[in-house]
Amino acid sequence: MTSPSPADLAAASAWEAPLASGPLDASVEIPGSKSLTNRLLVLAALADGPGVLRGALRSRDADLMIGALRSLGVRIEEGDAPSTLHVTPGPLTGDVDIDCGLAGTVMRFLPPVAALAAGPVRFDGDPHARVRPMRPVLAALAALGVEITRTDDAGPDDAGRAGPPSHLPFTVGGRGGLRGGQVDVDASASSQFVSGLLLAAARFDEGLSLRHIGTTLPSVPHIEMTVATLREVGVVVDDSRDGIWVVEPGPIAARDVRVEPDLSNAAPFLAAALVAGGSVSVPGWPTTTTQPGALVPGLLERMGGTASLSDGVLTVTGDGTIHGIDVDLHAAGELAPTFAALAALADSPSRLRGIAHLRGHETDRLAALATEITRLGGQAEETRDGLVITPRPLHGGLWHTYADHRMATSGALLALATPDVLVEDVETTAKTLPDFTSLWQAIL
Ligand SMILES: O=C(O)C1=C[C@@H](OP(=O)(O)O)[C@@H](O)[C@H](O)C1
Ligand SMILES: C=C(OP(=O)(O)O)C(=O)O
Repeated sequence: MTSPSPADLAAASAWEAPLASGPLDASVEIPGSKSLTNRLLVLAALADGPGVLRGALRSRDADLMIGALRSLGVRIEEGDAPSTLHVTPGPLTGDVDIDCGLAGTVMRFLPPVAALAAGPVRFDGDPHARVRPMRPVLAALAALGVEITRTDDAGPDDAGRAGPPSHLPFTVGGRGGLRGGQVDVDASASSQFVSGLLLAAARFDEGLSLRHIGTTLPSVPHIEMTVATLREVGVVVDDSRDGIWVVEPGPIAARDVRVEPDLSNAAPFLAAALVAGGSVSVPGWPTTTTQPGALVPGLLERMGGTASLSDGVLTVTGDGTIHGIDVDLHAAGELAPTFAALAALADSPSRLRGIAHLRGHETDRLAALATEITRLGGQAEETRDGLVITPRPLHGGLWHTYADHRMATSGALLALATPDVLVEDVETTAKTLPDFTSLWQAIL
């Protein structure tokens, strides 16, 4: 008997993604925003007293943040529900290990916090995390006087190069405080380099004046989210000059806050209304938000759906037609996998632009989307900064996910209109949405 090949094994354990049997009429409650939960956890951990998060996300990324902050000496306890978190700050302890998993928010937001800890803080993560860009935030900390050391041999990007490492793993030499001051950061590969430094900056003796020196800046709404959450806890931030943020030193106020639903996680559910026809509603949709997912209703309308917001419920309706789109997603790159899947099912070609930085996300998302759409019979080509997708009839097959939660949800979206699609490692959705498959099944 021959033993099964790795491909056979992957297919055998893959999820048989459901085909839509007719128009939808569904409402889905989306758990808390990953980006807000992890920012609010960091700010609560650095605050001047105990605080509470309500409606917080509980997923792998959020739990990695909780675990990391606990190991740094912060008390975090569940209240009446797992999504209610009581956070009691304490002196930040050193000589600890932090597992970042594959969470960009953990690996980029916590090194500046670690600089405030009383001793070394060792960072590592998943194999896929070890190729995600880190150097700009570490170089900024080094320029501010923090000792950053590599904890393994130099990777290919660092061979023969002086200075801080480009990737995990590394150690931040916490000294119990940081003077702060002025620093230049090239954030063209990720807005999280800016957000991470700003989140801890009020706790630096002199605050921080941060200047972005790259040619492009992705995910600006996420930086605006950082500035907004800082202001909500009483931190003074001047963002009046393009590409420059000045954070005054001062206390971070403890708060009792409610976290908005994750609008980027809502995207594939709302998009399902265009694929299957019918309506999908998401309650708790904020009237104003800094989440880039706020763009989802307008983009779905451009592709042929209708969207309405009434009493905090966002409803998207489709009739099964999907038009191609030419869109710059520089500000909202995390939406690209959902829109790439929709584009593969559209009635005309699409172009997704401004998303070169997706090559440094959970996986190289441009390569992954082009490869997997092509594998199912579609046509998708990488450009310098995005994808060109030309719809073709799709067929079933194994959709690979590359440890990327949004690849998994995009596979599910394509499968609604394509029989026999198997999504490999659908459990990877636990990064931000552990109940994905049951929530998905429930809208059908
Ligand atoms: O700050 C944040 O919470 C995020 C910023 C963005 O990162 P990039 O700027 O690296 O795209 C986004 O894609 C990510 O999902 C979450
Ligand atoms: C890019 C993403 O995640 P991360 O926070 O790990 O960067 C994402 O969720 O699409």
